[in-house]
Amino acid sequence: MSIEKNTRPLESGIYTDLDGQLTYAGYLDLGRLLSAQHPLSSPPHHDEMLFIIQHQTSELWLKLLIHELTAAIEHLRNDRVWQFGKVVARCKRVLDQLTNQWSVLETLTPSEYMEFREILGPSSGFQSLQYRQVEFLLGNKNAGMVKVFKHDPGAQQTLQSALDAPSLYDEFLRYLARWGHAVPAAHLQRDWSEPHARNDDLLPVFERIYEDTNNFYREYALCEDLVDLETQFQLWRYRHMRTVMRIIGFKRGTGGSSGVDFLKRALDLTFFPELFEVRTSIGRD
Ligand code: HEM
Ligand SMILES: N[C@@H](CC(=O)c1ccccc1NC=O)C(=O)O
Repeated sequence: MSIEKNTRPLESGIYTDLDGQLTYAGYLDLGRLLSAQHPLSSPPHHDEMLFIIQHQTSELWLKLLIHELTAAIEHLRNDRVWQFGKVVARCKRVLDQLTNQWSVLETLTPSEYMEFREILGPSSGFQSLQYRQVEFLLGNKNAGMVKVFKHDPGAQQTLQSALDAPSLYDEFLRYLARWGHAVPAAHLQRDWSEPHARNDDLLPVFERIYEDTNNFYREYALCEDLVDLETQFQLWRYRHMRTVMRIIGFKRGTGGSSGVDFLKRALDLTFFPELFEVRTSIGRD
């Protein structure tokens, strides 16, 4: 019997004549996907493949994240709270993947990286269009980033549209206003290309929700979803900064920045400031 030979026989129903049919490789366009790794080091450096694939897989997850965050914003705009929760749950898991993936790149030592770093020229993750779109969707708007894409008008247009559109938090504040919460008018119609400006007047809105969670359970759950998203996103930033620190120390970045110091400063940014501040103020007399 095959079990004794430690093999699994094919079943007779399994398709083996796939000429002209939709196949795995065809559906997934694997011919293109798996021939898109082009190491530049010469002679080829063993670890450049890791470097390329780490970035390419990150870009694929970022693509899904943009897809899901865009849907999340659209659900919120249309008061589809349950659907919003489903999509955001997926975003959190995608961010988990992106964050945990740093452990693969952390196996690259400084000595190995230095052997091929020079081939990267001025290229840098700083120029990732999809990463910048995610930052803008979450609300970290920065008009200055658009000029980084001057060399690519299509990319520049995509980023400009993301800059000009309301972010997740903007749509959330509009949602709260529609459902009777006292969101100041300045947050309901404004120049969306600016980042959200922290506002004391929003604190009572969130205090009311967090102090009466039975009544406002929908709003409360949405708030906690946003807190999860920001926390998870910060973990990605932190792991990136620590990975960079262990691989290039305090060297300048290939993109022209100061390196680790520049990445550390991103950790002080916040998408949803009032959602963290409300935690300080609730429960006080
Ligand atoms: C050896 C590995 C890596 C090193 C040494 C490194 C280093 C750096 C440095 C120094 C910067 C600052 C900009 C600059 O001057 O270049 C940066 C930015 C960035 N990197 Fe990396 N990086 C690495 C891997 C990755 C990976 C795998 C990704 C995944 C896509 C990534 C995405 C980014 C992004 C999105 C930024 C912009 C961050 C921001 O604007 O706050 N990096 N990286
Ligand atoms: N900024 C990195 C280079 C780097 O990591 C990189 C280069 C090209 C494409 C993506 C990259 N990833 C993140 O910045 C460095 O300074 O070594």
